Amino acid sequence: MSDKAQPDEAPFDETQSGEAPEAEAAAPPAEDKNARAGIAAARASLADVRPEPGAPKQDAILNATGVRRAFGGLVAVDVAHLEVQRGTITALIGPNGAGKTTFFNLLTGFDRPSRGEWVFDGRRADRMRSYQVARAGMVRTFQLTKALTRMSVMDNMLIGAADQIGERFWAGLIPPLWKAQEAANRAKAMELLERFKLIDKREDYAGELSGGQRKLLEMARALMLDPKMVMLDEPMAGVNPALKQTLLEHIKNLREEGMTVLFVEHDMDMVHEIADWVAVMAAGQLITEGTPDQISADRRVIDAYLGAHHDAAQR
Ligand SMILES: Nc1ncnc2c1ncn2[C@@H]1O[C@H](COP(=O)(O)OP(=O)(O)OP(=O)(O)O)[C@@H](O)[C@H]1O
Repeated sequence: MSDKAQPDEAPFDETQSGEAPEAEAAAPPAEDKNARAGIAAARASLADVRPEPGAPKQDAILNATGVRRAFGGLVAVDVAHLEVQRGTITALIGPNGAGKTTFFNLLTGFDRPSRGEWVFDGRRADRMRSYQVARAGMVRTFQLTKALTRMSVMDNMLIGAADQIGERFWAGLIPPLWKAQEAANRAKAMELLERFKLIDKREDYAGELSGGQRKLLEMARALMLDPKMVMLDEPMAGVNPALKQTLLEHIKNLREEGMTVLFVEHDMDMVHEIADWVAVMAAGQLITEGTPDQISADRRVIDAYLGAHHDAAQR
């Protein structure tokens, strides 16, 4: 996913970070019985869904209709309908410029649609601001900005909680409330840093982390908000192969804990490994949906990636 449609985020220059080795991030526990049950439940919930764009789901946590975003004459997003099944890992794929970033920004309140409406977990969300979306339970990861790399790992976690939710006015005025909240946030941050094997790095500058450790921190920050749905921004970009497996396990764990995951990714191996369902965008539209196997065999997807002109009327 590109940074261009994330107005608050400056792209981070990897060359100035002083990359740290990836070795310290140990893999989370191997897949256990619970994990297998989680996968089985997710796949079963999608078993009867037809592989076609806009296919209805039995329990959609996100239900979007007629979402359109034009920049001048360019229609970046024109998604007729999309439902995301609760408790699954869904990949959003498509060639460069397909509109994935823009669609993500719209859903999470970081951009405004030209038109369209969507319901998240039973609530209309298309008019919400980004912090309201986060408070409702849909939380996205962000690449660490330059400013964040100059803060400690712990401070990143603490402002991860404050940032997206928006500081509560009254809590700010009443010190005991604020202090209790801060203590709770700190305890939660410690727990998450432990889980993501970043606890020993908590006082280090985030800029000293390796590319993969930064991705772990981005995910840990998002979990500060106890999300129901996690939106991941190219979770594997810039991550070395040794840490990829660790990240994959962490993402699977989100599903085992009952969260829904929607992620944008170019790495098809990763999509095959963890996605229960795949939605494909091309030229702003949702051109198809299906299981990873169905998608890999779909001519429209192959054509879109090969750069063939996609004519929606031919579907
Ligand atoms: N703020 C903007 N102003 C003008 N055009 C934009 C803006 N943001 C995105 N676009 C255009 O909208 C289209 C969709 O871009 P978007 O970044 O959403 O695609 P993408 O699928 O995420 O691509 P990539 O995989 O390369 O990140 C592109 O043609 C892009 O140039």
